[in-house]
Formats: sequence, structure tokens, C-alpha cells
Amino acid sequence: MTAADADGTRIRSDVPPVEVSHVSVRFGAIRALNDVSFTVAPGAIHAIIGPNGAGKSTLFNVLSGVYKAAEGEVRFGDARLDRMRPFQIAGVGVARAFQNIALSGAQTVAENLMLGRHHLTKAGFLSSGLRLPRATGEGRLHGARIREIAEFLDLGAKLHTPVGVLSYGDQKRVEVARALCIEPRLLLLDEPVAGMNAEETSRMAEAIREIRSALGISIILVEHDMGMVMSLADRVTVLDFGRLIADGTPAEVQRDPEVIRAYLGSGDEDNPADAVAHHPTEAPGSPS
Ligand SMILES: Nc1ncnc2c1ncn2[C@@H]1O[C@H](COP(=O)(O)OP(=O)(O)OP(=O)(O)O)[C@@H](O)[C@H]1O
Repeated sequence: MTAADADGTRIRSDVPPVEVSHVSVRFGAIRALNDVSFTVAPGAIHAIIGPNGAGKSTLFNVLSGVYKAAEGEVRFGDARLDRMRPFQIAGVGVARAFQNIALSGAQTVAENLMLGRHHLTKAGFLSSGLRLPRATGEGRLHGARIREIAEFLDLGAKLHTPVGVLSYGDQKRVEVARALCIEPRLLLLDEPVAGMNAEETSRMAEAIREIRSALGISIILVEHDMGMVMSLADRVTVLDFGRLIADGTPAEVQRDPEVIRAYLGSGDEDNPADAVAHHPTEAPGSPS
């Protein structure tokens, strides 16, 4: 039984696994990813972790079509993500929320969410601007869905607020809401709690859990906050110097000697030992 089953989640039947096979990426002499293979199960919350420079962002950029792998493949069901451009990847239901908020600050939350939804509208921008009948009918439907998604992320009361005046935590949730607006089957979250305080972090973790249980989709996140990763993820893939050094449950990777060595050697504050301290139930040696 997966964690998704355990919390009563019904995984969407059209969510395939993500299969990363033997992916390598080079930048000149640097091997940013070196023969990396792992699978993300349908409906999983799957974290990618690793010390600075491990290759996490590079992997995310491959998954979202920003970087091309020199070798290997990435499959999402029938789709070969490694052969697609970013807009094609969005078209097969893979949405990415960015680490550095990429929203339009002068526009309202609703307007930013509508931009996220645009590729789903048949009418497109031109007829929307002209208020053609089809555009207005569609607009109502999209408006209702946008309200639903905003409410889901506690942003219902802020739909008409310009994004630029929202708190940092709210802006990060708008970024996630915008990714949900493409109705994804796979959601990529790039450091969703970076720069957040403890209260914002726990709200975001709760939102991520709710997204998975309400929508039954897969979520892959890159995150430095080890406590959050260990309490949230069903499975964790650990990279170090471009290589996959561990892949397992949070409890398994926390007690993996190579993972401990990688973090202790990196000088990274967010090390597994800290995570163990914050999550004593998942201490090394406890049953998984
Ligand atoms: N566009 C690029 N050009 C050249 N080298 C790059 C580029 N992007 C990443 N690298 C190098 O590839 C390696 C992996 O970097 P990457 O940003 O993927 O790591 P990361 O795990 O995301 O690190 P961090 O936690 O610091 O964000 C590093 O050595 C980095 O310097």
C-alpha cells in the first residue's frame, strides 16, 4: 500500500509513472547529471534532494524541457518528455511552479491564474479581448475553476489583489495555483518553501498534501528544507555530484551512510542529522 492509498487518496487513473532512465547532462567538463535513473510512482509525493550543486535544478530543467539530456530518456506514459519543448510538456499535463516567483506583480491573482489557464482556452487571447460570445461563455467556466483553485490554496479572498502586494508566502501559493490551472497530471515544485518562515512552510506542506489527496496527481519537488521533505515525501531520490546515491522512503535515505556522508561533507546546514532531530519517529534504525 502506498502512502497515497493510506491517506484515502484516489490516484487519477490517467496518471502514469515518470520513468527517468540513464539521464546524463554535461556542461563542458561538468557532468551535472551522470546516468541517473529512478521512477516516480503515480500519485506519489516524490522529493529530489542533495547538497548544493548536486544536479537537482538540472534534473528539474530536464523534466520540464528547459535542458536537453545528452543521454537517456524521460517517459511519462507514452510521452517522451526528453524529446519535447516546454509548451509540449505542459500540453501533456506537466506543470511547473518556479522557485523564483515568475508572476506578473501588477496583475491580480485572478489575471495571473487566467494566464496559467490560457492554453486550455479554445478562444485564445484575441477573441477574449474582443469579447466574442464563445470567449465570454468559456470565460465564465474558467473563472469558476480559477475561483475553486484559488480557494483551495486559501487565496479566495485575494483574487482581485495585485500579486505584487501579497506576502511572500501568498505569492508562492499563487505560483502553485497557477501551475494547477493547467489541470496537471504531474506537478513539479521547485523549492516550494524556500525563504518561508515556519508558519508559511507548514501551510505550504499542508497545501501540497491536500493537492495530492484532492486531485490524485503526482508531485515531484526539489527542496532544501529537509524536515519538510522527510515529513511530506513518500519517496526521496538523493543526488550528489550528479550521481544518484540513494532512492527510497524518507526513513531509508536518512539512514543511508552515503547520504549522511554526502551531507556531512557538504557543509550544508540542512543535513539528515538535523532532519532526524526534528522527526524522531523517523530516526535511523526505526522500522520503515
Ligand atoms: N547552465 C549551466 N552552465 C554551466 N554549468 C551549470 C549550469 N547549470 C548547472 N551547472 C552546473 O551543474 C552542476 C549541477 O548544478 P545544479 O544547479 O543542477 O545543482 P543543484 O543541486 O540544483 O544545486 P543548488 O542546490 O545549489 O541549487 C553544478 O556544478 C553547476 O555549477
